[in-house]
Amino acid sequence: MAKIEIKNLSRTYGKKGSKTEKFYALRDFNLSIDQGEFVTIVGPSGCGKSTLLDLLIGLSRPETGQILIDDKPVEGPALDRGIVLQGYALFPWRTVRKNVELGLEIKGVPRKERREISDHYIKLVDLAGFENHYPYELSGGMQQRAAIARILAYDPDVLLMDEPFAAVDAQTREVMQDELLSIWEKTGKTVLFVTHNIEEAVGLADKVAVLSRSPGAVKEVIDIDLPRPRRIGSVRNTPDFNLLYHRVWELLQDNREPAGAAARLPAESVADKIMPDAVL
Ligand SMILES: Nc1ncnc2c1ncn2[C@@H]1O[C@H](COP(=O)(O)OP(=O)(O)OP(=O)(O)O)[C@@H](O)[C@H]1O
Repeated sequence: MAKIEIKNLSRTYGKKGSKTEKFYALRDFNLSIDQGEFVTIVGPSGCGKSTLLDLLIGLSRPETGQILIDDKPVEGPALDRGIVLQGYALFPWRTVRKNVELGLEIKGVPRKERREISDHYIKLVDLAGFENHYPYELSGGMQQRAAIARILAYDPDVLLMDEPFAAVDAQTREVMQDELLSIWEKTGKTVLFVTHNIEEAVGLADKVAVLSRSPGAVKEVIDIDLPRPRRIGSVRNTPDFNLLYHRVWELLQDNREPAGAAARLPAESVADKIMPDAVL
């Protein structure tokens, strides 16, 4: 049984300037993710990645189709899913420790236990010694690590990540990617990670789902059989990595109609298209 099963998912929005017309942001979207799998999603701008995450969190409902987690339909937000966004989303008036303990406070976990859990995750993301610092006292990378510790502390089964490292510089980004891989190896969470960066998508994942241009659907799922445990720096520039990178790049470049489209037209229209002025 898959951990996350996304089946024939479609989501529409009202068309700009029209009260009645709708357009599909996602259409017939299918994806299956196993327990403990790390899946990255790449796709052109506007292809529906944020719409998909909204549906996965349970903030909106699909037009058709469904999302199953552990075989149960997603019907709203729940603590089995944690989301890490690009902007860190830390509360500025709370220290690192108080930020990390937030979900535990909401859950009603007693103070002593909260302290033990926050200590564990603060150490895991390498922020020991910064427990009493406020977010403004930390670098962008450190804030993002605190945000990851906060999500891990309330122990969701599934981590949803929306371009979490897009706002940090290239060097910090690589450190964060490796730290995320190391945390994932230790915790065995199921991860769905959205990115615009092909290197990141290939370097982190077990599978890359490449989406088509709007309306978003899965164009191809590419298995990433690079060795584990993995660090981005040690796989980047290997021939296998380059092949996979190129495959994803090619799929993203290919924004034309799929090759089969002409074949689905009736025979006479194909002839019209190929030889509109031909005298037979
Ligand atoms: N609330 C909304 N109302 C109307 N249209 C919307 C709404 N949210 C998103 N859209 C449209 O749906 C499509 C998909 O948007 P979405 O933000 O999910 O794409 P995305 O892949 O996350 O984009 P990007 O890569 O630029 O972040 C876009 O055409 C967008 O303009």
